[in-house]
Amino acid sequence: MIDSILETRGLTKRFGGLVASKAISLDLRQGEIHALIGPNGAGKSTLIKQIAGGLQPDEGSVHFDGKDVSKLSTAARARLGMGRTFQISSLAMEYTVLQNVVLGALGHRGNVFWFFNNVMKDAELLETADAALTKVGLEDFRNFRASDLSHGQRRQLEVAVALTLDPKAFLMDEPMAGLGAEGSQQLIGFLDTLRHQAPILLIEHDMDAVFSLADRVSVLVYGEIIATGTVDDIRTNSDVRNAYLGEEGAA
Ligand SMILES: Nc1ncnc2c1ncn2[C@@H]1O[C@H](COP(=O)(O)OP(=O)(O)OP(=O)(O)O)[C@@H](O)[C@H]1O
Repeated sequence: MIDSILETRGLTKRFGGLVASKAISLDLRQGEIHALIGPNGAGKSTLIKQIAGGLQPDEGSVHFDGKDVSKLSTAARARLGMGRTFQISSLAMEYTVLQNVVLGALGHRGNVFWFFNNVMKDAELLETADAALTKVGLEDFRNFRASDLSHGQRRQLEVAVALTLDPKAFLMDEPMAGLGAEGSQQLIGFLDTLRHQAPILLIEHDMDAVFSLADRVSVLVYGEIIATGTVDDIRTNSDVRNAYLGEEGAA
């Protein structure tokens, strides 16, 4: 039996007459990066919102770690281990790297009535935060302000914040966006190792990143998955090339 941490079954979402998700069934398996690609407006964000809990499907269900989570809130899904990253605005830019992670860990405890100064003396919280920073390779930057980090390092910091929730899987929405060539290469290397900590469902337009990272790729076109397979399967699939990749994927 295939060991899937996340599974969608027949997810369908309509906006008036537009069917943004058409009976989408996909899964995320332990240890893998499963990339979701498709042209603008194909329905990638709509799908990830339904998985994360921000949008209710009209039909279908979402299963996570063996449970039907379809009716749970975003916060409840996060507590079960669904780690969503790269909402960059969630970082407090004027705070240090360490403070950002402590705030994330505090959210995990569900206690929002702490005074910040006290929090920064809490040994258990600091230990959790330091462990997360070490895992993402930012331990030497703990006293830097978030605003002083490069774009790529901010993404690593987002992952560190997510790690304080002990995620069993990551949902990532365009992590490469806005990174230069060097930043992209660094983040590719980072995600490559992160998959062993928790598998990643990756929405990404950067085909170099997708083709170098993904164990499997699903292609979404007009709300429908037209193919799922390995990078080689997808590159050579004539339907995919006609609908999306064109000559770009043939390189
Ligand atoms: N709240 C909404 N109300 C009405 N239509 C919507 C809503 N959200 C998305 N859509 C429509 O659903 C379709 C899918 O949009 P979605 O943002 O999921 O695509 P996407 O693949 O993420 O696109 P992009 O790559 O540009 O981010 C689009 O036609 C979009 O206009």
